[in-house]
Formats: sequence, structure tokens, C-alpha cells
Amino acid sequence: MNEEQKSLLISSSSHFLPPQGVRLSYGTAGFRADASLLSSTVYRMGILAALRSLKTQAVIGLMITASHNKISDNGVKIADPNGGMLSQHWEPFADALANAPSPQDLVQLINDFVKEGIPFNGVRPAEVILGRDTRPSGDALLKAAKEGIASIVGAIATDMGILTTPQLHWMVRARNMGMKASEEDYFEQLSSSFRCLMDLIPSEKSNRSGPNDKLVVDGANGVGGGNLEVLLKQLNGLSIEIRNYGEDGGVLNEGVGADFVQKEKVVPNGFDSKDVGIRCASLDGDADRLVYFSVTAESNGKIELVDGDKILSLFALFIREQLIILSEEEDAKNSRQAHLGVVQTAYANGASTNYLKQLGLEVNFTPTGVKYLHEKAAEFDIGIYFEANGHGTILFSEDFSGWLVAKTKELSSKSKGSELEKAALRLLAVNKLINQAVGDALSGLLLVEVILQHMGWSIHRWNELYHDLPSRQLKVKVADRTAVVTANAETVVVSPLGLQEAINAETAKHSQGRCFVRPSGTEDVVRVYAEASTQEAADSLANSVAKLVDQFLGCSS
Ligand SMILES: CC(=O)N[C@H]1[C@@H](OP(=O)(O)O)O[C@H](CO)[C@@H](O)[C@@H]1O
Ligand SMILES: [Mg+2]
Repeated sequence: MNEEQKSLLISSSSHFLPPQGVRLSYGTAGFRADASLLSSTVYRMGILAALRSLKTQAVIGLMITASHNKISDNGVKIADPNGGMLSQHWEPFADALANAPSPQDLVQLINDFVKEGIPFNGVRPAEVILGRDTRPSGDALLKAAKEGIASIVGAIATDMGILTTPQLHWMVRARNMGMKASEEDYFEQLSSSFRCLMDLIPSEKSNRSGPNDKLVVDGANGVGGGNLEVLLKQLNGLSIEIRNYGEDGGVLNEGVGADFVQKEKVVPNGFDSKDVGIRCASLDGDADRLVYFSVTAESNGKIELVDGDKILSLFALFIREQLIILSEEEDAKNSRQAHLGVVQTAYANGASTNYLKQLGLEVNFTPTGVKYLHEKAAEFDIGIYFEANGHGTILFSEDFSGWLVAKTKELSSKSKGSELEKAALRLLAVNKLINQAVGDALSGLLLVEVILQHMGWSIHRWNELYHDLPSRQLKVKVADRTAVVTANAETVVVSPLGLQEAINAETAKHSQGRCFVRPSGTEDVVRVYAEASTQEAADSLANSVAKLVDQFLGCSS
């Protein structure tokens, strides 16, 4: 690093001193905290994003969002060249950068880090594209990120404005693949592939129109509602009403949104008994999560939740159906056995895992956090991953995508209009529709809608695929949550000693009992998850284990 670069960093970073007495850490999905604490962290992540761009010689993304958390929070995450989360190898550097106490320490840290092969005078300058959600603190934080980027000599920052998190990740991926990457291109790709899937619906199934068939979407008062509206203008065949836009007086994520609906299992604001039976969906504040629900008859605000596990099951069924058609090709020498895999976390409802296994699918488990699920799913020709909370997507390997393109070409000359060709075209359209950078509520919603039409299913028919086991999630405040160490995709506690045995003993008391605990990566709590054959049993198991956690780890003051 030359002197010019060092002095630029010293002078610029002196405007962004870190908050006193707070240690920030790169959690499950980036930094998250009260927005008033974050300008120095975001500034420093601007630096990191520029360095990452130099290192990879590719475009990097920087997103300002705190997703489903309260409006006064904010956060920052980095998108790697493939559009996925920042490589885990860089997380310790991100932590160190965020917490360097003075400009001098910061420069020292960067200087040591770049010695390990970051080409400062490379052919290509650093390039970072930025986006933010609708939080009021976003504008100032975005400026801080830009200052960070500008403190790396020659770096280019492009502000894409207010976006959903998945849009920014999509743009990064598209840019680095040499494809068109504007917001319009995003909408165009989603809408054209959606239309293509609609055109491929078997004719006997495409009769489900009528007033009862509208979808009502809860936009969490975030960025997703408005974007969905833009998208809808480019589509036909879908009747969607959007509520909780954020412009009708509601507060971001307050009593609304996918996280609220999934955890509380009650209707979001703006929904009531008038909506009984209607197919409803809920996005989170930055539109990377999606769940469906319907309001039940003797309601009290209760809902039937159709969560990420069921979206995963629907996607898996549809993909599997197309793969079966393709594998029945008579000319066996040209057929290819695609390796389809699904990936879940321990939070997946046990009934969903059983269902997927019964379909003959390979089910894999990873720790919580999209970065782990995504990495695992990328090992398959087609990998489908979802967290129960509604974050997930489908990944097609490069190799399989190439095969699919060649196959559709071959079939279009050899057997135009055949079932075989339609199956291949459907997979190709899913490959375009689904956001393969990260989970995306908008592209996920379009895929759910078209698959339901393809199957001729109502939300109730879909929900009947299997019955969720009753479950309960609790949070326990402890003195030091990092004292809980887990193994086997977070299903077993290895430390503190004795806790797992105690959990086992409680779990054994309940029919179909399953329970695990883990430290949250985004909140200062230990999470408890319990499942059992009745709601009372799940509640009682969760409560007993929460007490155990408290006993073993001691309550904070
Ligand atoms: C139980 C749960 O929902 N955990 C969430 C939550 O992580 P925790 O590490 O559990 O705080 O936030 C993550 C980021 O949004 C998300 O990936 C994850 O699924
Ligand atoms: Mg989110």
C-alpha cells in the first residue's frame, strides 16, 4: 500500500470513529445493530467491499438493510462475485475492521491484510454496487459506505438506490456473468420466464380463474410491496392485491411481515376475518423471505401457516415431476440422471423432512444461515434449499444448465410440442425465474403461483401435503451465549458439558419430541426449538429446556 493510499485512509477514516464500548460482530448475515451505532461499521465495510473487489477482480455488492428487524435497526452485508454472501474466509477480517479502535489501527490492519495478495495496482479498479432498503437511516449509511469505497484509490461506487436485498445480489451476479444487470433487466427476466411457465401449463389445469383466486400479499411495509407492483404491470394471468406497502401509514416490520407471521402464527395488520380462506403471502422487510398463509374460520386472528418448508416441498415436487418426464426419454443415450438434492436446517419441521424423504429425495442438513445452505445446495445438479422462515431458492449447476440448454434445442427440432420438450422448457424457465444469488420473495412468489396453477391446487390442497408437527421457539437471555457450542448441524450441544444429556432426558418424555438449542448469530440470545405431537407438549418441552439453558448458563443481570 503506497503512502498516498495510507494518508487517504487516515484522513477519511478519522470522520468515522467506531462507537465506544460496543463490539460489533459479523453475524449470521452481516452486521446488524441500532442504526445510530453503525456509520463507522458501514464506512469500513465500504473499504472491505472495495478490497474484496480488487482481490476477486469482480464487481462486489454492498447492501444496507436490517431485514425483518425493527425500523430503528440497520445493517450491512456484502455480496460476493457470484451474488452470494461474502466468503466466510473474510469474516474475521470484517470483524477486525469493524472493531479497529483508531484510524492508525485501521490502516495497520488493512496494510497487513493487503500484503497477502490484494493487487492494488491491478488492471481493474475496485467496483462496488450499493443498495439499501426503505429504512430512514439508510440514506446516511449509504453515504458512509460510499466514503469507505472512495477511500480506496480508483474505486468506483454505483448507487442503485432503494432495492430489495435479492435484487442487489441478482445484479452483482448478472454483472459478473456479463449479463444485463439493471433493475429493468431483473423485472424483465422474472416476468418473461414467468410467462413462459404459464404458457406451459397443461391446458386442462389452466381454468382456475375467478374472484376467489386472488392472492393477497403483505409487503411488511418494506421495499417488496412496491417492487411487486412494478413486476405485476409486466405480467398477466395473476390477480394480486398488495397490502402494507409502507405508504399507507404502517411501520416497517411492525405487526407485519414474514418473520412476524411465521413466528407468531397470527394475521399481520391489515388482514382479518374478511380474508378467511383466501390465499395470502407475506414478505419480510427486505423481501428475501416469503411465507404463505390463510386466515382460519373461527379465527381470533389465527392462521394456517404455509412456511418455507412447504414452499421447498412444492418446488421439489414440481422439479421432480419434470425430471421424471425427462428421464423417461426413450433414447436413453441422450438422457441424463440429474442429481436433485434438498437442504434444510434443524428448524425445518420434522414432518417436512419425513415427507421429502418419502418422496425419495436426498435431504441434507446444515447449520442456520443462508451461507451454509447455499454452499451445500451448490453441490447438486439442482439443489433446493429453504429455511423454515421462508428464505430459500433453487440452484442449477453450470453443467446441468448447459445440458438443459442443449437438450431444449435438440428437442425443439426432434420432438417439438412433446411432453419431453415441455418438461425441459419448464426447467429452463425455472432456471431463469428463480433468483440463484439468494432467496428472493418476489421470484419465489411467482414460482409458487405458477406451480399452484400447474398443479391446479388451492392453498389448502398445498397445505395438505403433510401436517406440521406442533412446534415452539423460545429465546433465553444468558450471560454469554458463545458458551453454547453445538455440533451436527446444531442439533447437539457439546458445551457446556451435561446440557445435551439433560435435553435428551426432557425430550424423551414427549411423544415425537425433538429439541435443540443454539446461540443466535443475530441477537444476543440462545434459541430453543422444540417439536412434539401436541402443541401443549411442544410448549412444555421448550419451557423445560429453556429452564435448563438458564440453569447451565446463568441469567444475565
Ligand atoms: C431461527 C431463525 O429464524 N434464525 C434466523 C436468524 O438467525 P439466528 O442466527 O437464529 O439469529 O436470522 C438469520 C438471518 O436473517 C436467518 O438466516 C436465520 O434463519
Ligand atoms: Mg430479510
